[in-house]
Amino acid sequence: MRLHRNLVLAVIDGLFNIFNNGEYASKEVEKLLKRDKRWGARDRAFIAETVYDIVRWRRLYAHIAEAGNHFDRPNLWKMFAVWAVLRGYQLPTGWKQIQSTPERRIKGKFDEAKKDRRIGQSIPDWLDELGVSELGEKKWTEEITALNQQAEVVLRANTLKTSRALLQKQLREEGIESFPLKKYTNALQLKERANVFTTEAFKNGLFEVQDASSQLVAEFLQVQPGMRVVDACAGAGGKSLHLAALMENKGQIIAMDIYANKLKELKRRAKRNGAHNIEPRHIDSTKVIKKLHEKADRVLIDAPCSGLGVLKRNPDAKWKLESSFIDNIKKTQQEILQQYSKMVKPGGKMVYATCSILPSENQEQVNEFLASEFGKDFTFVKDRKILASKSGYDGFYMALLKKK
Ligand SMILES: C[S@@+](CC[C@H](N)C(=O)[O-])C[C@H]1O[C@@H](n2cnc3c(N)ncnc32)[C@H](O)[C@@H]1O
Repeated sequence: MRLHRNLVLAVIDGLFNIFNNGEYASKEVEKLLKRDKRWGARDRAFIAETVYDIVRWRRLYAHIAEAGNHFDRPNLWKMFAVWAVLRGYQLPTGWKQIQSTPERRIKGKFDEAKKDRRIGQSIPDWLDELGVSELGEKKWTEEITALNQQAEVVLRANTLKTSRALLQKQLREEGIESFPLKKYTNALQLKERANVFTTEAFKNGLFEVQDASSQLVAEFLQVQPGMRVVDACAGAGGKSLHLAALMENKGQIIAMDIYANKLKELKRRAKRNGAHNIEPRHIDSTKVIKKLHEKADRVLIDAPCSGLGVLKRNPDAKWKLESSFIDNIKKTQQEILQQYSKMVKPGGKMVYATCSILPSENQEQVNEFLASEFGKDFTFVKDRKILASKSGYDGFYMALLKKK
């Protein structure tokens, strides 16, 4: 395998911005891929996967490269060289930035580093302590190991326009092989990573990219066509679109968020999906919620969270998250539960969900809510704690509550 200099330069630039300028890996990769129109699919895949890999294993590679916590260009080149050696690439002899790479010592240092979970699994000390205190040593080790694997690409067939079997056939005609996931009604997993966004099937709204665990949330809410459903933290609408499909476009989905720009994106996606019953509503004051008190058959709270269940796809969160952010987001989660639950009609149902694996963001929030003044009107029906290590997909939590 040969390394191409201009691709590696792009990787180094991307890493520099992610580690030093607070850029998100996803945004940075998107930007890098626009740099040279002549790059083909393989070049693009190299850039995207290498950037994500080095972000994911930052602490481990920095340790082996003796780069400390300092991500200037010389150190990023050293970390890149570690990545390349561990991946079995032949290091080019003429590249001065990596000329002094101690190739033979890298493998030994790698084996040694694997013995310390914080370095071997590449996580900050505080996050490791948190994981152990919340899940226990064994579960946390299994979980962080799973969360450090690259995410599979999973699609949700949009049943407003197609079926899973038809979608699989159409994708095959476009050169993309996939297979259905048995335990997930509408999920197709790609056999090999591919850019599905350029397919006709995508442009025609036949599917959305959505992790398998995430596809369980809308189903958990037990919606029926004709209901009034509030998706209270709708963001760009991943779950709203699924709800629209489950409701066969009948009834009303009020999709809310405190960020108007996310709802704009939701509108665009709804159009592509042929979802006509979604009404975006910007939460710009508490009145928006008050107006809907006791008006909804179903309320979905897909709460803002630490995102620790989705590290597979957002590995940079390991370096951007702070424990104070997690403390604050937990307060927001409880406030949202307290306030937004008031929108549920007597006899109606509510789902509280997160893409976190921490009990303190999940079942403990639900228990606190149920014990509170507003929560005593609700009964606990069931919950699901999805671990990445058990499911093979994202870590998620969902609880179904019923209003008396
Ligand atoms: C986990 S994300 C939602 C993802 C989305 N439901 C989907 O399936 O694509 C949580 C969302 O909650 C929003 N949010 C944060 N604080 C909120 C609040 N107080 N009220 C409503 N939404 C809020 C965030 O902007 C974010 O879009």
